[in-house]
Formats: sequence, structure tokens, C-alpha cells
Amino acid sequence: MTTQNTNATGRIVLGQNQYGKAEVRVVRVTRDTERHAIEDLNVTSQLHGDFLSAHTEGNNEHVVPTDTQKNTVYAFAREGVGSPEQLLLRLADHFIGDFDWVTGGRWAAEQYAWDRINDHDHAFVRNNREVRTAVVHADGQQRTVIAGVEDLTVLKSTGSGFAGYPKDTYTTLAETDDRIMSTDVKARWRYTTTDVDFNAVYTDVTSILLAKFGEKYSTALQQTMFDMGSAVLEAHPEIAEIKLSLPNNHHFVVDLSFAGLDNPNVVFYAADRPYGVIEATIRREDADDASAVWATVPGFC
Ligand SMILES: O=c1[nH]c(=O)c2[nH]c(=O)[nH]c2[nH]1
Repeated sequence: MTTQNTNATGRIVLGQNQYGKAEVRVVRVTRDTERHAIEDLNVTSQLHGDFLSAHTEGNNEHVVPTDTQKNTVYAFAREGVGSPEQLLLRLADHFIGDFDWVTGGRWAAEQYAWDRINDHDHAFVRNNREVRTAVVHADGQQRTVIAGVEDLTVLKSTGSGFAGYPKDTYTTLAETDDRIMSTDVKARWRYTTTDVDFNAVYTDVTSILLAKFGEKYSTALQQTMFDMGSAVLEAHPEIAEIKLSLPNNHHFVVDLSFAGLDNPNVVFYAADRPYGVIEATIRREDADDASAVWATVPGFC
């Protein structure tokens, strides 16, 4: 229960604030040769700093327009992207370096992949397998980079069960040692350094997550999730922690007895809701506390 302060006389002040341009869609074509390449991003720029008088006095002399922030994203893309993390780090250095009162900020990106059509030089098909994510949080000279992946939908048609759980009056779920397990992998991992080959590590982390999902018999999504996250930390010392949020995309065996048919795990009803939701942070025991940065990355525990 919260109690109400009935004689609140304290001054009203501006608390935490940030502002910027959300979802700047930028497609960068690299066309130095006839074989083009595409980088397709959705970038958000938000500044932290001394913006008090803009809020309390209507004084805009510190307010770098959100329109300028959008233009800066496009201008920096002209110089090259490389990786979403590198682009965001350059944006952070620029805004903090060029404007005295900008002390930090949050820059975020999603990246969408395009594959070549039949190895064509300049025709592509969008690969909707997953969305890559990146966040750079800057505070003075400090940079924190959090990379991620989402909408990576996976399924295994056997090699998963769920049993041994407590039962009470409300339990109807039957134990099983053979079920479908499916989830949409959503993960974010925090680097301890900016000296990273971000594209190479992204590729390796996603391939580890996929391999571990399939690798061994799963007694629960919780166990599989911990295996997936642990394997990423084991392979990558430059990652301090990884957060996973995994919906349990339930597949129910359909009772076909109305037609006189058995159903030995062949025909399933893919429910879209409700779904289990299994989440964890898997971390090195001695990892530093980055909870203030994680607070800017919603959707995880
Ligand atoms: O992998 C699972 N974890 C659970 O916590 C759970 N709960 C449930 O009903 N089914 C499952 N499956």
C-alpha cells in the first residue's frame, strides 16, 4: 500500500528527461563496384543533458532539433554504416562531442537483412528470419553497447518434454516426454568493450542460440534457455550478460477420435494465446551492475 502525502509542499522539478527522433528509416547502398550491398536500418536518437530551461522557461537554445538528429543519421549513413553498433557509437561521439550541454544519450537501431536473389549483383529479397537490434547508452565518456536479436522463431518437433511439476486442484496439464517446443527468440547481450567485431559476434551468437535450442533433450524451456545463454557467455568473454525472453508457443495435439483416428503427435493446434513466457538474465557472477542501462531496454527481466 502506498500512503499519500496530504500536505505535499515540495517544489516541482524536472526529473529524468530525454528527447530525439524515433525510427529513422535509412537504407544504405554500397555501390563501389557493380556488386551492391544493402544495409537497412531503423534508428532512434535520444539526447541526455542540460535541457532544463527548455522545459521550464521555453528557452530552446540547447534544443538540438529532432529534425537535425534525423538528418545526422542520414549524413552519417552516407559515410558508411559498417554495423549498427558502429553507427550508433559514432552518433554518440558526435552529439556529445559537438554540443557542450549534451552529456549522454541513447541510440538504438533495428537492422533488417536482405539476401541476394540467385547471387544477383543488385536484386535482393528481404530475409525476415529475424530482426537484429543494437543499443548504445552513453554517459560522458562511458559507452555501453547492448546487441540483440528478436523474432527468431524456432521449433523442434520432438526432443522436448515437461514433467515432474507440482499438481493441485487446478492442474489439468498431462505430463509428456515428447512434445513440440517452439519459441520466438528475443535476446539482448551486453558487451564489456566497444572493441568488438560486432557483425562477426552477432553471427556467432545467433548461431550458438540456434544450435543450443536444438542440441539436447529439453525438460523445460527454462533449461533450454539457460543452456542457450550459458553457451553464448562461454564462447564470448567480451559479453558480460545475456537476457532472454522466450514465449512458449504451445502446440496442442488435436483429439481426432471424432473421426476414429489416432494422433501420435502428428496433427497439432498451434495456439497463439495464451502463451507461457519464460525469461532470465544469464550472467557472469562478477559482472558489473548495469541495471541503469538495462532500464532503457524494456521487455526483459
Ligand atoms: O517448458 C515449459 N515450462 C513451463 O514452465 C511450463 N508450464 C507449462 O504449463 N508448460 C510449460 N513448459
